[in-house]
Amino acid sequence: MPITGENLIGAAARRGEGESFRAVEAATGNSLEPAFASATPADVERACALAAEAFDSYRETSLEDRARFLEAVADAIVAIGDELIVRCMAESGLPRARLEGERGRTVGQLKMFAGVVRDGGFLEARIDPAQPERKPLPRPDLRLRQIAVGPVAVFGASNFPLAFSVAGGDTASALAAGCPVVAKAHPAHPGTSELVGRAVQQAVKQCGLPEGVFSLLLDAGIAVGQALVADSRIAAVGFTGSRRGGVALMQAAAARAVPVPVYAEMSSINPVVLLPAALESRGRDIGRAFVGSLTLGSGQFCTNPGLILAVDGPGLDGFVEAASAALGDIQAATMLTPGIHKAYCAGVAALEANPAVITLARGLAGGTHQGQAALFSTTADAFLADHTLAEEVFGAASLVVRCPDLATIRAVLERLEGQLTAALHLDEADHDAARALLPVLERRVGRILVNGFGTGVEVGHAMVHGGPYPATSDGRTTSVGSLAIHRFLRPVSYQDLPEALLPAALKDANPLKLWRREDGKAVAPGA
Ligand SMILES: NC(=O)C1=CN([C@@H]2O[C@H](COP(=O)(O)OP(=O)(O)OC[C@H]3O[C@@H](n4cnc5c(N)ncnc54)[C@H](O)[C@@H]3O)[C@@H](O)[C@H]2O)C=CC1
Ligand SMILES: O=C(O)CCC(=O)C(=O)O
Repeated sequence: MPITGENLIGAAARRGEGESFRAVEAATGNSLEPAFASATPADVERACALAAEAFDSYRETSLEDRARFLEAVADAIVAIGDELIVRCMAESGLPRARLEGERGRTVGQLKMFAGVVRDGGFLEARIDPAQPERKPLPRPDLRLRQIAVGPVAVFGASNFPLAFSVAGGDTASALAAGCPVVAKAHPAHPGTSELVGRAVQQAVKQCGLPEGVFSLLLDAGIAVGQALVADSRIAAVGFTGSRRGGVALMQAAAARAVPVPVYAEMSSINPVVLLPAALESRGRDIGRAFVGSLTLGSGQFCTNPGLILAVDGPGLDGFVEAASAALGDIQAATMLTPGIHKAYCAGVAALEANPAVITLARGLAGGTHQGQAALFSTTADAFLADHTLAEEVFGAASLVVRCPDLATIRAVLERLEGQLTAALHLDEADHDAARALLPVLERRVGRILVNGFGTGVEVGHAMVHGGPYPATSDGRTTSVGSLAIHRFLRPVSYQDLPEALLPAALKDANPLKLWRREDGKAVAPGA
């Protein structure tokens, strides 16, 4: 499939008339062919108009048709073949095995949402039958279902160019909910974005859906994203990226005449608590495993373990020694973009220059665009006194905070901003200590895990990949897993509608064979 550098607007491919830009080969900094042309305000207008036009018919597609569409998108992505992986490797600097795995995750995610759609449980059908004889007042017939919110703008992430990008989790969950998607390509991987965008476009056509179900817009800068979020037809926004970018989009959406929700996944340092018995029995093993998680993908994961908390003592010394030794052997790895590499170097330099911070270890030095892993330590007093030490350094850098006791670990956790994940390393003898920390962690994070690290998010039904601000803009939800569909749904009640006018999900005969809540009780189809 040739990459043309065009915007995909509904069924059309149009060369934008905005600023021209090229993808950059992450490993060398060289420009790649072809030139991409930024969309214009007229392109944004056209994509949003088509999405709005498609909305009513797309959201009422049958569950089976919508599920098949999601599967067709998955198949079309696979059908691109190796060209997708090769282009993505060049644009992102990520290795083949990682990207092949990420493609599998992307396709699996689309198929999981196909299953969610077929199941129909997301419609949350509820029926409170009329009680005409009720005294003192009769009860009306009330029925509820969830409907799609409207066209969704999706901003692809630089660090997951497939699974969190054009046809990633935000797009899959929005399409599953019944929302058309206008995607804004990340400028770091426009070629990858176009290839995937064309696969979605092809699936829309193949399934006979209205063309406005999907569009893809390009931009060298931020104007297209700003215009998209400001457009009155966009009903919600999905974003993964920097705190600055996410907050800017939240502000743009809030400033609209009709504000809309922005589901932004932003910064997180993902505290890891090493409890005393575990440290004593296997501190060195944990240290080595930690370095594996820290340096995965050059540390460019929002779930990266950026903060280690433990009580000072020989157990922690063992962890630090083993982690430092393992880190010292880590090869520097190409980072996603020169900008992200520069930001990483600046974050590491700031920690190195901080008089309260000790540099424990550095990975092997690398080339111009490669991130050199780093491990630092500080005291709990210093950490609590300097809020900059709790800021995300995006890349393979982490800070060990030596605490005098468990109460101080708790105090540090209490002071942290919202996080995506927290990990506890514990043995059975640590259960009481862990139990005391759980309420704090529940308030601070979206996912609590034991004897592991948060990198590598499982895509499933019980996953929460979210967390209180600033991990995300709205900690009540998730961007990974089937629950993500609820970001793009809204409940509607139907009072006293004649059977003929009721949506299929709520008709007496239950033609969709849904589990429904009738008078508050779960009722199986056919019961
Ligand atoms: N926590 C996380 O999951 C991630 C964090 N990052 C952080 O973000 C930094 C920059 O990485 P990027 O991926 O380029 O993130 P970014 O936030 O700068 O850009 C993400 C997307 O949002 C758009 N955007 C950014 N600011 C905008 C604005 N004011 N108005 C409209 N659109 C806007 C960009 O064009 C891009 O499409 C990294 O160095 C890292 O610190 C990046 C990726 C993931
Ligand atoms: O760890 C993962 O698998 C996903 C991480 C993530 O969501 C991100 O880095 O943006």
